[in-house]
Amino acid sequence: MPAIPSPRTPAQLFRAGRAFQHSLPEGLEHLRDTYGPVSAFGIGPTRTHFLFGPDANALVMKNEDNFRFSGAYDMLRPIAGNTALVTTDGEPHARRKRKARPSFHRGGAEESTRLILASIDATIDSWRPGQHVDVHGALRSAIRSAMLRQFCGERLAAREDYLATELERIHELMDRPLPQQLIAWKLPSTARRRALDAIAAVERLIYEEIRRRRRERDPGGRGAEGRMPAGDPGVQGQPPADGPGDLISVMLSADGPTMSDQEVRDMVVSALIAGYDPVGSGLGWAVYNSLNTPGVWQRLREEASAAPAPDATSAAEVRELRYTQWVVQESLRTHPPVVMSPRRCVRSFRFQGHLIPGGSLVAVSEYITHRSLAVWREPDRFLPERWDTSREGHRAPTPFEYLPYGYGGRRCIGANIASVVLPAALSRLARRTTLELRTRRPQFGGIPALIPRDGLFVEVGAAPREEKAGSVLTKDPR
Ligand code: HEM
Repeated sequence: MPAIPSPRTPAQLFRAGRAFQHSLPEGLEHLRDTYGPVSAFGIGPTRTHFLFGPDANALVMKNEDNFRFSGAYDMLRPIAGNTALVTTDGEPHARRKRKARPSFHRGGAEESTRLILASIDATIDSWRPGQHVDVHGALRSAIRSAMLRQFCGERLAAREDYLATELERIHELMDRPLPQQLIAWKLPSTARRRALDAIAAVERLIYEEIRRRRRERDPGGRGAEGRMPAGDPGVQGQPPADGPGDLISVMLSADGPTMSDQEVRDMVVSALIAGYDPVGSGLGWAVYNSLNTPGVWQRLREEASAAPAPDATSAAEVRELRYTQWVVQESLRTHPPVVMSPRRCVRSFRFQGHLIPGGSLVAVSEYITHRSLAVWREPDRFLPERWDTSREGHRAPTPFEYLPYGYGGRRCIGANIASVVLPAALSRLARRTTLELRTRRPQFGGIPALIPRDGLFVEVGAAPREEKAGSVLTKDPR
């Protein structure tokens, strides 16, 4: 049995470490280019076996009983908690995921989209012509604000400034380059202390809210008046009455299994931590790719202005935005917010002639698969038209060749929200703004989600003239 290729000499270890220190995609590319589709890197408990390509994805993602989350996402345990989706497997995981479902499907996804679009509208309204803004940072904050409301309810959304500061402190550690982060979590350090203090501050408020709702027998947290009135969330700042309510209320509801305080806390914290970051990343990169590729922004705008439902918030309405969908799909291909998926294997297994021992940490990579020459023509080029099913020679990728939201029982719980929000928000931005890219070559950063490390700066141009906010725009004056 051949030894698993891996960096061994000090020089090889230095080169691999430096690539991961630069960014996660660079580290993974270095391993693929130097050692091939199977390699191992890291020391002690962090030593990971990297398996690249669609066959590896299929093996790992189809066999959930052998490739587990527990033991793979342990770094997230102090934050996400011991009952979180990312730290559990099997029946407990499936039961909690089912319970949270109403927040992430149909009504819940539409409610999220409405809140996020209202928040993005307010952000666009604050921009002035000539201003330079970090569009990724601004959109990420807008999404965070809407998700705080959607997951935690009005009372905690009123503490947004405080909660946002603490959430960002947690991300400060989680976004460090992988080698630094692994060390920071293992040893006492200021960064670790700050992240732990921040999570304690966030969970204190969440526990208070859970207990208050239980005490007052008011799972929805909507007080004696009952449900909040229906209406425009942008105007009233409240979720409409026809949706499932916020995530805390869904987790506390009498439908389905009863959840402990910790299970509710862990679900809400995970949704916050795993929610706004990848959606902000997906939207930020979609804006970047659209502005960086001639003609794309204009075409997005034309489609938005001609759309029968210019303020699309449902999956059906968003499906009509065909070109916008291609742009989002292509951007999630070239810049998948989740770059790599780790697992802990229970039993030994063979892959491409190598024996990987039971108990090993294993990782597959969405990023490497999406940029693979064996799967994609010109993988590094941003080509929205490759998603046009009517195009000659079009071939739909398999679920293991294109997997921005993962696969199977562990598929992203927020995928429904994200797949409506991303095209809806991109279309809204193209309809309402004229932006000129100022960051030409953004560097990769971020670990839980791929982000532009030093921001994504644009210059705001004169807004396209609209008849009135929320209506179809008239001709672009420029
Ligand atoms: C563009 C946006 C998003 C992308 C690209 C994305 C991507 C992913 C991927 C690839 C996975 C699977 C990871 C693995 O197999 O190791 C995942 C899981 C997960 N995502 Fe997302 N995600 C997005 C948005 C969201 C949102 C909005 C939420 C909010 C609540 C969320 C919460 C989660 C959770 C809790 C899991 C774990 C699911 C489980 O273990 O069953 N994600 N996501």
